Amino acid sequence: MCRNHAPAAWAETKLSDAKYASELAAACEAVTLASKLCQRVQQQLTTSEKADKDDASPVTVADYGAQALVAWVLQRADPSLKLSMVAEEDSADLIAPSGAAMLARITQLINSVLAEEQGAAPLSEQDVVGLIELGGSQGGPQGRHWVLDPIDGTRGFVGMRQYAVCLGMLQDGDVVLGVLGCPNLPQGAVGDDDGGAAAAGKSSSADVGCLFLAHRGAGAYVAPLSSSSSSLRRISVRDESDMGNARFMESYESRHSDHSFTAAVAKQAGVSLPPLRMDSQVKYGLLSRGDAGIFMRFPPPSYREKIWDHAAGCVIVEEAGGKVTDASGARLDFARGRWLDLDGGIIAAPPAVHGAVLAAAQAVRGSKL
Ligand SMILES: Nc1ncnc2c1ncn2[C@@H]1O[C@H](COP(=O)(O)O)[C@@H](O)[C@H]1OP(=O)(O)O
Ligand SMILES: [Mg+2]
Ligand SMILES: [Mg+2]
Ligand SMILES: [Mg+2]
Repeated sequence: MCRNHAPAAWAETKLSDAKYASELAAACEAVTLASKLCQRVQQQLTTSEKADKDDASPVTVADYGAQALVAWVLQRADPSLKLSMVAEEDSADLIAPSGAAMLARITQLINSVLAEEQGAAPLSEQDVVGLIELGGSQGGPQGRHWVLDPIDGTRGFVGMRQYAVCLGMLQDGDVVLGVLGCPNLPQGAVGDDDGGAAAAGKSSSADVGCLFLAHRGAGAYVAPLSSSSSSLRRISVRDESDMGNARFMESYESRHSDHSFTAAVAKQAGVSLPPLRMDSQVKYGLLSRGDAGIFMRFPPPSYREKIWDHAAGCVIVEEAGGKVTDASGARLDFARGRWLDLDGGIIAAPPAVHGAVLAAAQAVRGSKL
């Protein structure tokens, strides 16, 4: 990749000379473009679709469209390399005869975004299928693999709350880059616990929409999603060792993470403030920005985590000075393929707080065995 495309805002940071600067610039462009597609789809959701009944098609269009656009930008940034991408969506439903109308709809949407934002020539349906299929990599400990969740927090997307476009880069087993596009997240600190619905309702206003980015060894940053090339702020976790002032975050959906378990852990750790419940990896962004001090996730035992649900958020939190582990205290290992096999759940917090929360989680777990 050529190295002369660092955005102007990076000049004062370690990013412009960083090892993967051009890859990070491409990742930011990819996430920004995909976020624009998602915003367009979300703004067109009808009232019945927002009510999140049975029709999953609007969000499905956005999932596929975002995945294809990210692959398009990354492939174009370095056409000499065959892209290896571990991504959530696959083309099976689209290439089936029953997927023809959906594929046409997605291709039309992608082409309208490409024409408007990039002045690019239209893609064919076959091009779109090919781009989506680039996401079928198995990842692993060697070489470079991009890791993508085109929309994380689909329930939040449909419910007009929070969601994120999440892109990481795995180099020889380590996540070295992470970018989160959070179109509905206010640029100022978030403190309420309405799951982001109030913020999402203001999504057309200028102070909503954030891009979080991190480069291993060069820090974590946030920028307005709409002007990330001209504005950037370094961020760090809030090292709040007084548990009385600490706030923890968890899934909005109790099906995704056990709210009663986290309440017991919080109590055990001396955390008394109510939780901030939000969808998606937006929570990792909020932790990195210091809006809240602790993130806990305890899915049902049968649930198997995937690497795209945590890769980008994890490196952003670590570069902001935080610690991310499973419930046994082990660092998350993204090098084992598409799955993220871990023990029990995830705890992320500044180092001083992390130990106390981990000990509390282990105590609560022990008392329930
Ligand atoms: N049954 C489930 N249990 C736990 N997590 C789930 C479940 N179903 C989907 N998810 C995933 O949990 C993540 C959302 O976490 P949160 O609850 O913090 O918003 C998403 O990756 C979502 O997938 P998806 O990417 O398809 O939205
Ligand atoms: Mg996800
Ligand atoms: Mg997803
Ligand atoms: Mg999904």
